[in-house]
Amino acid sequence: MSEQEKLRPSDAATRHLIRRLVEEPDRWALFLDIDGTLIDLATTPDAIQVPLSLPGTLDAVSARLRGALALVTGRSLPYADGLFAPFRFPIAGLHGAEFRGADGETSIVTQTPAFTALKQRLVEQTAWMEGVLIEDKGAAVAAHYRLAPAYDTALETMMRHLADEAGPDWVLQPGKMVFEIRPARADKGDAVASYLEEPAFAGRLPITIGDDLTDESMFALANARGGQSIRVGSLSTATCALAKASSPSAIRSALATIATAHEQRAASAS
Ligand SMILES: O=P(O)(O)OC[C@H]1O[C@H](O[C@H]2O[C@H](CO)[C@@H](O)[C@H](O)[C@H]2O)[C@H](O)[C@@H](O)[C@@H]1O
Ligand SMILES: [Mg+2]
Repeated sequence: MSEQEKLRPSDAATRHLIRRLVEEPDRWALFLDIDGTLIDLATTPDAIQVPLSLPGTLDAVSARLRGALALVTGRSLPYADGLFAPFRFPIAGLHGAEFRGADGETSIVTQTPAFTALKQRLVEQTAWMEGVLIEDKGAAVAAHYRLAPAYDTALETMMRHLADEAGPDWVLQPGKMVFEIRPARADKGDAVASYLEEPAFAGRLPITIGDDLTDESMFALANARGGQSIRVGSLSTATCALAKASSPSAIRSALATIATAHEQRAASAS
């Protein structure tokens, strides 16, 4: 089945979004989460599959919005870049703590020796938890239990203690089958607010699309600025997002439609 066919009746908000973006490309700025929004979830962090056409589609949508598109992710910035090579989109990584603007200027968080030691302790303390996977992201660390759901509570307690120990510069970030310790200096809402001050994004209304707890801060920001927010996934999940979408494939389908509309308009104008 092609991506174009995957919009369901519950994707009415997404259809509406396509129309708005096609008809008013100078009015909106688009902020996209990666895992669970652009890309289907997988059993482990490195098992994700980026559909071949996705990087080019994002580039075409970005061109349509005159560069007002950014990726806002829990992944590290270099990892996220690798997923969409050869393109280099504006990206906020580590849930908003790392930031590369539209002009390419980048701010990265350096890990302290104490945080490096804490990550090593986490690896040691979880060694007995078969199936628990530790993802080292530099100035953040994720403990995944998708392959070991029985360790949910034990892992949360351990991560809570370690986050307290890390001090006020780090916070615990729960997510889908994961507990993370991330830099406290900015969340995804702060990252979207920073983008909206950049020339490529300024004066536009934000549309934020995500699938998880970490995305709630950017939904709230978009709502407060008169924009739009869409949470991908189950219709019953509590969220402050104004609308829901059924799946990452529905989002990819919407983006492909916007990209194609752009190409069709460009062809008919020439
Ligand atoms: O903000 P995002 O771009 O959605 O990133 C959030 C986290 O995504 C990744 O973990 C999640 O996806 C994995 C791959 O599908 C899945 O195995 C895991 O259970 C999910 O929690 C990533 O590994 C994290 O670093 C991101 O923070
Ligand atoms: Mg996500």
